[in-house]
Amino acid sequence: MKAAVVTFPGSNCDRDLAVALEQAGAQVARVWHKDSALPGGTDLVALPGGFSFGDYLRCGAIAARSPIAAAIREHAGRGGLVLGICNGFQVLTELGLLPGALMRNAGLTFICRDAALRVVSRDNPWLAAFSEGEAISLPVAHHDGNYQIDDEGLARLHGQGRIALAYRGALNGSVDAIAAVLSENRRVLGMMPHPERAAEPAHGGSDGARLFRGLMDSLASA
Ligand SMILES: NC(=O)CC[C@H](N)C(=O)O
Repeated sequence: MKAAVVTFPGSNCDRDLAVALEQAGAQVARVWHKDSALPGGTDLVALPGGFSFGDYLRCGAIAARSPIAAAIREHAGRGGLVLGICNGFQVLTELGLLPGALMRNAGLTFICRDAALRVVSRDNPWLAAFSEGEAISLPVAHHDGNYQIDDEGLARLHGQGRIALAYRGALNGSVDAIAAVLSENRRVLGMMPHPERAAEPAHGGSDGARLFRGLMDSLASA
């Protein structure tokens, strides 16, 4: 499995994401936001967390106008896999690859802690290793993680089984406690929690490693 981790000025989780993907068995290439093409044969585009362009305008808004954006859209348009974590999720909404928006946390503070989560949908390549309704834990670290979408969009997400993860209990004000959403074809996943920060024993949690390994397994059996 060939993964391309895209780095923007201000990304700070790109190395951790590359390492977690490699540990799960992926072959990882690093892509700079000014590149105009993805490496040939890329299966997965991974957008890391961080503070791209200093979070100016809106988190992810400037990154979504990078030269690499067209190649990411094309990859998604061909049914390619795209994963956006935290700032990467924000970039995906700004690219229009996922609906809704990440607003300032309801409490107006930066939240940095382990978050209790529930696997809402496992009918996708990302969470097939988990059981439906399973309680898991992953770290969060964000000030703009408050997921909002209009009523019609929310009904569509529910109806199409596109809510991947929800917080167990209120965390940041997200509507219906949504923590991660899928595209209609389930090939694009945006998630606020950080699986790459729960990817080896020293991290104090292994649910992130399960996500990356499960992704590799579902691709191998596809
Ligand atoms: N860890 C992150 O990716 C943070 C995302 C974004 N800068 C925020 O604080 O909301």
